[in-house]
Amino acid sequence: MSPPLLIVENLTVSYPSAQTPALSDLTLNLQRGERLGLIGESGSGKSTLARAVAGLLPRGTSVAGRIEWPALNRPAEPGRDIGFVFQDAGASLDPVMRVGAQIAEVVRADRNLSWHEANKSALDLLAAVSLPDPATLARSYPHQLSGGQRQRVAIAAALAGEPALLLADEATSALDTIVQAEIAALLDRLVRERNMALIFITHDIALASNLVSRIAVLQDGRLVEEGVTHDVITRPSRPYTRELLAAHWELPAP
Ligand SMILES: Nc1ncnc2c1ncn2[C@@H]1O[C@H](COP(=O)(O)OP(=O)(O)OP(=O)(O)O)[C@@H](O)[C@H]1O
Repeated sequence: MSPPLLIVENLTVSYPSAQTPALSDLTLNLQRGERLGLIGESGSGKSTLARAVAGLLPRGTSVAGRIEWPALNRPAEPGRDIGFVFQDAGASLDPVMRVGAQIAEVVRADRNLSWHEANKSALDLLAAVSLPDPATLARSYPHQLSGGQRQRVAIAAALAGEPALLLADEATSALDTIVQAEIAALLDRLVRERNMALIFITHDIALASNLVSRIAVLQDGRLVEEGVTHDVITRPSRPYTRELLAAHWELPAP
């Protein structure tokens, strides 16, 4: 069996001046191409885990434990090995730069290409995220796009470095239900086509259940349950998971 993409072992993270750790003794691994959902109530440590994996914890945060990338044989480079998509795509785009140029700039930085090649790659990426007429869209500014279109642009930028892992932190939460489903379907297609691993952080268990093969449940910074999506959803072993599921009455049968 090939080595895991990511190993997180006994990870404990404490923010400066916080009374209790945001993550405690958390162990988890991820295979290449695997899709993992991270669920848990607000403040349970989901984003902290994503930030720790991406090396984006604020200065002064104390970190104990191991984060390793056996399949890469070296530490992961954020941006290149890990792509990020956050809730507020608008905030991650430069308002005064045309979207094509923004993506081309990320491509150039991550893949060391000429401007000509990077511009061509940017158009390919805009097409890959199913944006119609990429050439026209590339000349638009972020404010000229809808929220769903901006999120597609953010996903295109996240793909620019051809990452092995896509980290989506509440990537669909700010969108209306139909657009959420479209973006989830897009992520599903992209991770399969590009054999990327996915960590999908969400409050929407129903949405996650259609997208991920494994679910990890966080409570107060601890991993309290982990398993195959179908098993966690149909036979949760912990009362906390049952409560989370019960709160999602609209959950379709997986
Ligand atoms: N920069 C920070 N400094 C101090 N404490 C923080 C910081 N960021 C998060 N925390 C605290 O760490 C804990 C975990 O927060 P985190 O954002 O990881 O949870 P979450 O599950 O992602 O929550 P949400 O679903 O609301 O985004 C919370 O108690 C939070 O208040």
